[in-house]
Amino acid sequence: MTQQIFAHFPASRMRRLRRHDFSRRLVAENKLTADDLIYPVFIMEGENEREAVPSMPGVERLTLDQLLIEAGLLVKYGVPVIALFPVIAQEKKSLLAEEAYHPNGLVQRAVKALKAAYPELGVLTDVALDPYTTHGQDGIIDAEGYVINDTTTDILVKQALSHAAVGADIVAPSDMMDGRIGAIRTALEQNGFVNTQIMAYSAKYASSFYGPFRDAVGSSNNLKGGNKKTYQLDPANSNEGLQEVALDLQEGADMVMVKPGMPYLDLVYRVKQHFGVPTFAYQVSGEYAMLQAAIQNGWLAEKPAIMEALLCFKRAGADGILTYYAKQVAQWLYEEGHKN
Ligand SMILES: NCC(=O)CCC(=O)O
Ligand SMILES: [Mg+2]
Repeated sequence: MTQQIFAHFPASRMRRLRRHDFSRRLVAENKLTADDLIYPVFIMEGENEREAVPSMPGVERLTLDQLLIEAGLLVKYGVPVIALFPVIAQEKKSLLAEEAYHPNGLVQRAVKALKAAYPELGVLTDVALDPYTTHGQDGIIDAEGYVINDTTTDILVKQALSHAAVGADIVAPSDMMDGRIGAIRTALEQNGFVNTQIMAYSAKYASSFYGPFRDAVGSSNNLKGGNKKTYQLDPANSNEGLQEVALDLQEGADMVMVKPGMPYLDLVYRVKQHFGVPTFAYQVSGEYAMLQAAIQNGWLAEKPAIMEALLCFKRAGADGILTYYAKQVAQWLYEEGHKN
């Protein structure tokens, strides 16, 4: 369609390529696909049960039989990786977190069951002690409650080995102890797990956006209002995040992560620009809760808001996103792909 001709016209009409769907698609710089997604799942003991997590509407804790049903859907929709987060019974928690490396613990059994049923689905395990300690901190504490770095690392090594032994594809240390990536990598190599991948929670911030996650795994009561500021990063800092990434890469991480996600996209961008390595971001429970609250109130449109939030991680430089929306988004993409 022609329009009226004016004497003055812009030298560049940026809107020209936005005019049609075909050209918008043609020039799109980033695209979100199921391949970009990692699905975090909360697992618990029991049989044939699902428990809603009130502060994360739409998220449930699953017994292992239900976990396998979810895993089947992830495979169908093309999600490459599932991440496991256990709910540990109070009586199994301890000061030394021994349950973390029980060869037949909840996580270890879940990994075995998943790898037996769906060998093609990547399984990521969280390496940290917070589900296993009576105080909800990620490590072993001294009399003052300070998390002791090297003592904690020794236990993290045992935990990571116990995950590798049952077939975990990716171990993901989320504890923020110094030197733990090197210690875990050395132990994996020395025990023959040369191809176990490490995704390091490298720039993990002491964030208030983890609240709903702590409700989900039941560690918030244990934590009793405590915080993790002596080991997780200060939200004020960005260069320090780069230094953490540099160390984890030197120590043997294959992939690095920034966490939380949306308020920290500057870090995602800087990490990707600076190191050019596989870079991930975690859209954490508080981000999920915010979006869900607005969606449930009718204040945000569900699908467009979720898709945009996740696409923007890609624009910032993330190769992939850990998100509680992974299954839903992959299902939407799958259905779009099968429409015609
Ligand atoms: N280590 C895993 C987490 O702490 C997840 C946090 C969240 O989703 O809030
Ligand atoms: Mg570090």
